[in-house]
Amino acid sequence: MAKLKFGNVEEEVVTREEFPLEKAVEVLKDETIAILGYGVQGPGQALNLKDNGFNVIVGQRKDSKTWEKAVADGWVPGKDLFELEEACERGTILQYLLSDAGQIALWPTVKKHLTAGKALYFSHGFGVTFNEQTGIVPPKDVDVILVAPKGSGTSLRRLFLEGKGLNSSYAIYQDATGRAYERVVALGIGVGSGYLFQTDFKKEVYSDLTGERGILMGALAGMFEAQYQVLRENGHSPSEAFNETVEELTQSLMPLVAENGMDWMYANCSTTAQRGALDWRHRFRDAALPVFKQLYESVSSGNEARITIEANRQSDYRVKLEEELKEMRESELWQAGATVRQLRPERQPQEDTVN
Ligand SMILES: NC(=O)C1=CN([C@@H]2O[C@H](COP(=O)(O)OP(=O)(O)OC[C@H]3O[C@@H](n4cnc5c(N)ncnc54)[C@H](O)[C@@H]3O)[C@@H](O)[C@H]2O)C=CC1
Ligand SMILES: CC(=O)[C@](C)(O)C(=O)O
Ligand SMILES: [Mg+2]
Ligand SMILES: [Mg+2]
Repeated sequence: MAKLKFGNVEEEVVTREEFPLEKAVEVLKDETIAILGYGVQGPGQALNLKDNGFNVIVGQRKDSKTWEKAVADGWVPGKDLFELEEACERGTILQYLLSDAGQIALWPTVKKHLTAGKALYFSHGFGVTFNEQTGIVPPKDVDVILVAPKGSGTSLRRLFLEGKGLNSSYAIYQDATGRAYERVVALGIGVGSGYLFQTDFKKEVYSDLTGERGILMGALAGMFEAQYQVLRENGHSPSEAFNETVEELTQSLMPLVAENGMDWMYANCSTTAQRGALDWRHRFRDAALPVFKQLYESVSSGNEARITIEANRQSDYRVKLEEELKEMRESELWQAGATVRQLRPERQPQEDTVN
């Protein structure tokens, strides 16, 4: 494993250089990898593994939209696409990629087919960490491993097709065969990770739930709404308020942060912006800190897991979700966004060229 410095802290990471794809294929050549669930992570991981030369089958409920999606993606019923239970039976590595709540419902079936020496793979530490609530307690004679891509399954596939990769964390919860390490790393490389950093199931789920409720999704949406509201209350037009809140961030400034870090983005802005942002940064951090502390507490106490499981259990979960997303979509902020996006030069209809 390569030792790399992250600030002053040294961590061990697995890179593709030391664990190339050929080695990964060799390690798993006698395995059948069963991807259970074909939602968001399922397709990304299954297609990347297949294109990378692994033996992959997909398990999905028949007569569902995602079964049809799997067929449309080239999986063939009876050949490499099966009902969930049949895939559990055929697979030697079961990649449990149902929604975290769906995993609770299917657990008795999966458990039945976890015979000695198989591996149970997760992309989230949720089911195992919160097992008092989920009931997911794997048998002792199977490997229990995790590869969690740090991004959407959609990005995992897109980046793979562009010849790039997403970073993933990996963890071993149980090593029954002595092969858990080589299995998990081979799978991590196989699903298209750039590099793999080590964690454990609990740390993975605590950090992931904090991140998505925090800056990645929850805090991001909340901060957008707050700034947009203040600009609007002070008489700024929707397009001005949207441009100064979202469009400039996603189109101009975040790509600079992604490329070379925050200081580099700052260095490429005006001296006026630099002075103000360097001052206000402290106030925003101080205002947000107590909320982030509450959030972490709500995650680590199991409260967030409870809320999630309870919400997902409702039969009208999808209907209610769609209502909430519709409300967001139809808010003035995001309606303004729809118009602003249409006006991006690359989305404008091409003018007819005159000879
Ligand atoms: N969405 C993402 O990009 C990411 C997801 N993850 C993790 O990956 C795992 C899979 O997540 P997603 O792909 O988002 O899942 P999802 O919500 O898209 O659902 C996946 C599949 O579960 C099936 N399903 C749901 N309930 C079921 C039930 N009761 N019985 C049978 N099938 C059922 C659905 O038909 C669907 O095919 C989760 O552990 C999640 O936390 C990790 C990183 C990112
Ligand atoms: C995409 C991802 O990694 C998230 C936000 O944590 C998730 O979808 O659960
Ligand atoms: Mg998550
Ligand atoms: Mg995540």
